[in-house]
Amino acid sequence: MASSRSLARFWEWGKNIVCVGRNYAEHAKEMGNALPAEPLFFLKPSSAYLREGSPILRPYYCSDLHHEVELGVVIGKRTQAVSQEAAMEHVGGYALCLDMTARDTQKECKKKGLPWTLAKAFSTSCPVSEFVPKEKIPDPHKLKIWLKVNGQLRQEGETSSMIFSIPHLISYISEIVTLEEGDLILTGSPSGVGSVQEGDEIEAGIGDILSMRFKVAQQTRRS
Ligand SMILES: CC(=O)CC(=O)C(=O)O
Ligand SMILES: [Mg+2]
Repeated sequence: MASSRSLARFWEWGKNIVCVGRNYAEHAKEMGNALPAEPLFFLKPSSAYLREGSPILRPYYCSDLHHEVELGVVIGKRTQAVSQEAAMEHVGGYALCLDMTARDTQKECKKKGLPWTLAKAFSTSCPVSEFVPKEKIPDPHKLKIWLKVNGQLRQEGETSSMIFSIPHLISYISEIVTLEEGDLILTGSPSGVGSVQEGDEIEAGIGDILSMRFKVAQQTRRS
């Protein structure tokens, strides 16, 4: 049944955030990771969403907070074990996303064989742009995504460089996790990820289609 809610405010729906990792060869290389044979993915809670006007909070336990700019795919209808051929029919639109990462924590998690929840799923770890309906982006594999910190370009990637295409990701993920209308898939970060400090300003965009800005602040602990 069609929903009466508008996909244009998908971040208010409380649905799944599925993040793909190591989907750009240059980024896998800069992190010292082998190229994946199959898509790698993990989840963020919907409370990780952040909209412009509120700051990204560096978690109290993190001393190396990294930016990762990623193209987001917003699912338009329930998707279970869809073929690659039919996958794009399930896309409702796109958004620009940041997969904010507590890199030092992630390194510790990797060393100890622990899940990445502390590194990837903290509150404010998923800043998102406005929703872009799919009709406005005829080919999502022909986009430039970019990110600046305090006006300096840090990341610039072409979505054509993804290892696994968007239909491949949707098909693969939907055979494991049923995707629902309003779910968001972050398609992985290009190279150039790096640290941000309290007071920094991140600006990121999809070509000249859209841009967004976020300030970085420090999480304060309850006393
Ligand atoms: C190394 C990572 O943190 C994986 C990831 O999120 C990516 O975008 O790649
Ligand atoms: Mg990422």
